[in-house]
Amino acid sequence: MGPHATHSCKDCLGVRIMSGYQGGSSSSSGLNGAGDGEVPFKRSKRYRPYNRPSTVPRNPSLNQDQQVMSMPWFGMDIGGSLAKLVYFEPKDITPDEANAEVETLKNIRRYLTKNSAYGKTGHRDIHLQMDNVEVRGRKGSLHFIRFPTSEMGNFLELAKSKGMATLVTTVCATGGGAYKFEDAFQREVNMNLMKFDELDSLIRGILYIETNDPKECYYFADPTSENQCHKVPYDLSNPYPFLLVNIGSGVSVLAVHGPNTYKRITGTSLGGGTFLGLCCLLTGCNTFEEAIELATGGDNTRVDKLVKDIYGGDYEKMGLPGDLVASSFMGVCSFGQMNAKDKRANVSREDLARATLVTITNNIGSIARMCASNEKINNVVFVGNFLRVNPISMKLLAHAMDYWSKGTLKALFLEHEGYFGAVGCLLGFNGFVS
Ligand SMILES: Nc1ncnc2c1ncn2[C@@H]1O[C@H](COP(=O)(O)OP(=O)(O)OP(=O)(O)O)[C@@H](O)[C@H]1O
Ligand SMILES: CC(C)(CO)[C@@H](O)C(=O)NCCC(=O)O
Repeated sequence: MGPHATHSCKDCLGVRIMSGYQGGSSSSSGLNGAGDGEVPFKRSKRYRPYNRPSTVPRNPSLNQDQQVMSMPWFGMDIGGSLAKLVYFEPKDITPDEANAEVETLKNIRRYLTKNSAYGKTGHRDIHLQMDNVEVRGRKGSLHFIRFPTSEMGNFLELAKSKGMATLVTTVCATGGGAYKFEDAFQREVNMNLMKFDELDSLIRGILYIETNDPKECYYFADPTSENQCHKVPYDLSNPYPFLLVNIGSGVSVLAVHGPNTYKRITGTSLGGGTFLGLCCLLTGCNTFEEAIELATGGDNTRVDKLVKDIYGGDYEKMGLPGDLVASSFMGVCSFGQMNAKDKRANVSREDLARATLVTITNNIGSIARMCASNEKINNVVFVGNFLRVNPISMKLLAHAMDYWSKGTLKALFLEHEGYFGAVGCLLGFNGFVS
């Protein structure tokens, strides 16, 4: 397979976008991608050892494998709402490599690692940066960058202006955008996308980050108590089986039994995209951050119909407390008070934002609980950018899992929330090509 060919080997589990700059270095330590501290994923049938990655640009004298497998290392997950870019910055560059590296590459590295904002809408999540990690035998730092997928045109412009088109030939990609934007990448920046499955990448990324950071996973103790609620680290080193609930634009629910063994049980179209869309419609807000801020100051019980609004108290026979939002778990009527004109007149934007957030979150919690119960799995790991800056939903999910399972189910959360697909993508390409 040439560097310009599209890779979509179904045996090669892992990548959502990883970039291989065409390397000009002849340095070849003969490092084998297998066993470099990576999660052991299934391999394709044909094995080709990959070179020690270089940080130097295109050299037409290199063979195809050398070109595809060299530095720099990006993992990119292009989702329905957000594009996530993970950049591995090697910190163990040898003097030879440093000498051979062209200015363009040095500039790109400097640009990515010295800034925290890119254009108007790109952000680097500095607090998530991981230092001194090993990726395919190299030591370095992982940087986490995101921008709205709707800004892809501007991202490609920026990449072009930084000289990417002269350096990169193959970028490994995951997420729906890897398909949708494939032609644009080729046309605008001369990049070919090496496409990998998004759910394979998600799991690979989770396992890698969890292994590298003992504080990655946590749960909420006393989730309903304003004063007592606190995060507690959770050891996920023996994770199986676990239910994985990925809350992106839409929601996927997976039962994971091993690094290569999982099934997508179900999904729901009522996810983070629904929350943001509805919230913008109902409140006139424009960003996710604004929507969460509004929800923080709101009260959903002024919008929803509670069990006590229907029963005048608890529905004792069925064990439903009066304060329960009837619609939230029983599917009765979210926004149940909003048919009344006088009630509508008295709700604030904040209340509407809160009600939207609670409705979407509880629906996801309810689906997760049913899936966990059907699959007989107790640990439920919630990920996805819907949980970004969103403690309301995390605490609600924590409480819902605990309450409705009578303490059997545990809701777990991960610090890198929405970046696992991009990380799995970066790790996925390990020198095995079809
Ligand atoms: N800055 C932001 N801009 C837009 N949405 C955000 C932002 N921060 C968090 N979100 C939330 O995260 C959701 C997207 O999450 P994520 O990036 O995990 O999914 P995605 O990959 O875009 O979607 P999918 O996997 O369904 O294609 C949005 O729908 C929104 O609810
Ligand atoms: C389509 C994907 C997988 C894209 O990431 C995601 O948005 C999703 O799982 N949506 C829910 C689709 C469903 O209703 O099952």
